[in-house]
Amino acid sequence: MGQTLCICSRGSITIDNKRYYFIQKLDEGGFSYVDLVEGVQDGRFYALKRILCHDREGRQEAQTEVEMHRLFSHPNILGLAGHTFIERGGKSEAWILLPYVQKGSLWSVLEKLRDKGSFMPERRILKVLQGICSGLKAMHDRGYAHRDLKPTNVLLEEDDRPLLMDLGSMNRSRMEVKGTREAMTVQDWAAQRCTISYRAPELFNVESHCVIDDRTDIWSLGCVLYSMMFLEGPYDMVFQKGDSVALAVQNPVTIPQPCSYSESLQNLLSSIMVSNPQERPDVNWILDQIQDMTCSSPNTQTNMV
Ligand SMILES: Nc1ncnc2c1ncn2[C@@H]1O[C@H](COP(=O)(O)OP(=O)(O)OP(=O)(O)O)[C@@H](O)[C@H]1O
Repeated sequence: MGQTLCICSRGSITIDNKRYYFIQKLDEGGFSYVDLVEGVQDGRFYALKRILCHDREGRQEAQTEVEMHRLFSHPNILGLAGHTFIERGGKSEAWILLPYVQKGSLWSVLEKLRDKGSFMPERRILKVLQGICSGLKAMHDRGYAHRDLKPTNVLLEEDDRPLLMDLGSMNRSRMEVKGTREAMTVQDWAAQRCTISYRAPELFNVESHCVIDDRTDIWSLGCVLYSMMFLEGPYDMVFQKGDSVALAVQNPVTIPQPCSYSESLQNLLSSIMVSNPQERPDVNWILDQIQDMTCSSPNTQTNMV
């Protein structure tokens, strides 16, 4: 993969000897530009993510993102279709070719619901949550954490199957911090790579002797669940008003009332969004809860929004 690339005058590119036509711009992330391209041979659509690497470290990070995609072959983790690095004027660009998911991100689905004055039914929330947890479980079981889980980093297939994407912040889940300097390094890294309003409390003020693990993803998962229930992230307003998210995450999450979702879903949210990572559940426990809520309780079925 990633051996050849040329940019031809008619708006086509070649990656791994396969040609793709540029169709249109799709989106812009914090670190990248994403374009829609079409495979000339297979007629399929792909999202081409272009990351400008400012230095050797940036190139290494993009390489890690590629490797993370390759590491997993899972129905809830976005696969990789190809990649290459191009060098231009002394700078390097990583081009990551991904299968295109037309429905877009979970966030765009939530925005549409909000614009229509609608909501996400509980059954649908549980289905999407279950898929997200399955993807996370695959990562956590192999000793990795996503570190930047949020509704814009979850794509939804037509049948609502979620796909975890943007694996650029992923790293080994267990980070042992020994001393103030290491704590500052982790904290600075988190400030750059983990979106503030979905960032786990322990990453705001990293203690000088501690272990950071995959429970940072569980916190973000709670924020994603909250977003599906209330169509905005729990700390979006705090951030927008310029208040301190670092302070806000120290308090128990407030569930807006009246709330039309079941007690069990509200309880699940409260048990996930626990400030102390030692008291936060792991992904297996959450999967069990979802399983119980979807299958075993006929009441939950009938009372569901
Ligand atoms: N495969 C895809 N199919 C459809 N849309 C996509 C795809 N990949 C990316 N996008 C769109 O592009 C946006 C940005 O992608 P991505 O999150 O990977 O970039 P990023 O620079 O890492 O962003 P950020 O750091 O801000 O989260 C996504 O939120 C999504 O809307």
